[in-house]
Amino acid sequence: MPPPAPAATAAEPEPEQIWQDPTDSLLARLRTHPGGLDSNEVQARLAAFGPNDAATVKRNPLWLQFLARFGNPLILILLIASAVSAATGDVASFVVIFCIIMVSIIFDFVQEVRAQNAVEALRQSVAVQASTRRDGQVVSVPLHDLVPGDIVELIAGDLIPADSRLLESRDLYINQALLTGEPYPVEKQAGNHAAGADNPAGASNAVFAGTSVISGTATALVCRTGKRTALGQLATSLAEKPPATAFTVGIRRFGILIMRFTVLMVLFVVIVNIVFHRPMLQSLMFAVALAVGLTPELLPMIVTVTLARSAMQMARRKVIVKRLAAIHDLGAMTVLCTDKTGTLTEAAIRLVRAVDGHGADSPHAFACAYVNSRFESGMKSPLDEAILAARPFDMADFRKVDEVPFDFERRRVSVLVDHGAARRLIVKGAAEDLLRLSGAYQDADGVEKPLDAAARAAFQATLDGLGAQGYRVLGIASRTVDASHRTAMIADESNLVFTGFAVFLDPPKTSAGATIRALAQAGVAVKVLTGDNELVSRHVFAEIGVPVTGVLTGAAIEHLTAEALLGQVRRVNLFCRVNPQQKQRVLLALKRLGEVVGFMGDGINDAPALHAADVGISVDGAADVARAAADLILLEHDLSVVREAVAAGRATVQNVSKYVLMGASSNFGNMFSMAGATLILPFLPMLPIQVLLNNLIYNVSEIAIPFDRVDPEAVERPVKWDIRLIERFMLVFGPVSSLFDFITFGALLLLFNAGESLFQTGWFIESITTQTLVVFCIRTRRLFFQSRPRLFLAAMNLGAVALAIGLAMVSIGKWFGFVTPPPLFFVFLVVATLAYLGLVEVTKVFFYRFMARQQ
Ligand SMILES: Nc1ncnc2c1ncn2[C@@H]1O[C@H](COP(=O)(O)OP(=O)(O)OP(=O)(O)O)[C@@H](O)[C@H]1O
Ligand SMILES: [Mg+2]
Repeated sequence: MPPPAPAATAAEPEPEQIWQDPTDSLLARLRTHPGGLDSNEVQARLAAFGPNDAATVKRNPLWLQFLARFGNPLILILLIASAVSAATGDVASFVVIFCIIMVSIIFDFVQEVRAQNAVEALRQSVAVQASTRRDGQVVSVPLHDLVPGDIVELIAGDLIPADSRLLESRDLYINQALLTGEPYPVEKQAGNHAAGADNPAGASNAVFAGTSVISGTATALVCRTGKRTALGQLATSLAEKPPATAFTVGIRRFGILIMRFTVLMVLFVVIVNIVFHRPMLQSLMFAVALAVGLTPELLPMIVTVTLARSAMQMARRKVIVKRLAAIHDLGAMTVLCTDKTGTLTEAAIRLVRAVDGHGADSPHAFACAYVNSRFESGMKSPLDEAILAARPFDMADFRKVDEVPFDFERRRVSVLVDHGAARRLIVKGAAEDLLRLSGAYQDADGVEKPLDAAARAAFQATLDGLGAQGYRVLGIASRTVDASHRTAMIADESNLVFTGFAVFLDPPKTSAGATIRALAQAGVAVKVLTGDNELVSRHVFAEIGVPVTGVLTGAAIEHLTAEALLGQVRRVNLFCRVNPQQKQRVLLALKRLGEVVGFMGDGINDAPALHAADVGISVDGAADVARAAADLILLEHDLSVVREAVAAGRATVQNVSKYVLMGASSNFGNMFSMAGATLILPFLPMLPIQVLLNNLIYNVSEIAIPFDRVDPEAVERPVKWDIRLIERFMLVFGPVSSLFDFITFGALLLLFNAGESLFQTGWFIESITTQTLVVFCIRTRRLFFQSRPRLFLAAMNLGAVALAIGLAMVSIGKWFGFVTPPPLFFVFLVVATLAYLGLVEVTKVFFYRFMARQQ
């Protein structure tokens, strides 16, 4: 069949063409028009260009992922070894080994793929969407489904989905901090002439992936998607992978630790066998089988499945996990930083009054506030919505000329309007700043007077009084400008005439106080980082019954050196009037102090902090930039949801560490004994095939661990991945397990006069029994009978023991070289196992009392 003709899809334009070519020729080159593409064409382009995703690597098709598992060096050695044994005529053993390999690979593969798919589905459910014109209609599609030639509509708060050329724009301001580091919004305008196109993000008629709309609206033509965007270039060159978290590093270190032992042990076995002139092939196979038995090859799968399962559970409790490893960070979190609105308050904001500087009701102040809110084209804040909802106001006489959009550095927004013959700039924003910028004031009747020291003091007192009563306040001011003045600028926001205050009420969330105390009890300190002022924030703290342990304002932070800030952040729990960069600074300082820091926020201003946090938490209704930066999305904006998620995160990590501790103790001990046994015995302590079978049964029994119950005290404090603890655990419990193995050896040889087959059978049974049953001790720090395991876990492990014994009793067992042991052996088995578990329990008590102290 000939390959499909590539002619159907267009070529992506070169970067410069995005801003230099006239729009018409760009549209023609991309074979599109302002009405958008049709769905067939979109499918074709998706196939040709790939998904619009700058960061993530394309996943291989399933069959390739499956085949890749055979590239695992251990599997390879094993396959070769079994092929060699087939070549020497031992076909039966070749077949059995091959089957075992297949079963474990398929099992591992299916589990992992299922987990990944489930998590992907969750992630999709909260994916950021873009408004796109397709088949002549505006539809919402996930960002990664956009293709070159798509037409997107942009509004304030949107993330720019791809490098695009503006077709239309109105008062469009873009935050390009991610590309240029510039925190202030940049104005962009549709047009054929690109100003400032000398740096990648400079072009004034193009917008770039990774930046976001601060205010205004636009229609844009998607030109370059995915890795070919300016951001994609950065992403591929700078950060191939997300930075490793403590958890992934810990898991990797554990793998390396085990690997070292494996190599040593395999070398040891091979050398011993060479020295004693044992059959080469069998010894080699045995060594390989040992290596397989020791390798925690299921670890990645167990980790993924445990985390995925936890993600599904959290989804039921209204928390969507976007980044799986964040679950661990959540469990380890020691400080949670959060914004105020919606977390400590109900976010049900109501305008209660509009007053002049002296606190008297002022219809004039309300009118100004209303006009400002109606005309500003940024993302309407809840404050704007409260003003517009307060009462109707006739805007017929007003016409908008221009605006200076809101940003979190200035904390104000200005609109330039014509009212009758007069042209005025109306400013609304942080009240104390507007007072500072004003030189005169209007009283309630609109009469202008100079703002002298006495008036200033009186106004400040009004403001403080309102704040102390818990009202949120915006200042309103204005000034007349000349009719020739056609664009508004930041510089115009001076010499203002102060008009009054808009007074809002946002009732505190009464439940927040209890949740914060509960979090503190659980080892998570809560700190509030807000753009609002100190008095209002203090009032909220008082209302919810949480003491303020220290306050820092944005202005104070500005004057602190990095070191001085480090000294303060632990004590302070209220940061007010902080801008987005300061939020981020506080977060980074906490991280430098070794805290695991979470950040919860929903605004454009929270995005930098969400990026910097170990766990970024946002809510479903948040600005796109915030949702895109977050690791977790709450479907319900409430701290108590976070508290539950923290507990779930801790339980998850505890379950992963159960698996690791199992591997580090009994599994390790068994393999260790096996190596030792080769020294004393004239034959192999277990046939290679039996070692593999042993490993398979053990691994299958382990899959119940992610589903296990966790003791309440194990999730009381933050749970950190502690590799030193694991190392110590291994050195203590490995030998305990080996001790019993050697007792078994002795019993088999001396008591039962075992020959080769009986010895191997007996030890196979003992090894499975001790290796699996010890999970009941290791899964808890309590005495084993004080903590009830999940039924599934008990069933899987008891089932494994039954299977091992059953195999030795039935005729199929002969395939694996088993013989039926004498009845007395089972008496010994019961006694030895009980003694072993008893010793583990005693050792456990001592271990956790004396050796597990965290430094
Ligand atoms: N729509 C608006 N118009 C004018 N000024 C505004 C507007 N929204 C916010 N501001 C000013 O900017 C300040 C910071 O904004 P905001 O309170 O939303 O910050 P924040 O850090 O998100 O606060 P929070 O912690 O309450 O979510 C406000 O206190 C106010 O002074
Ligand atoms: Mg906010």
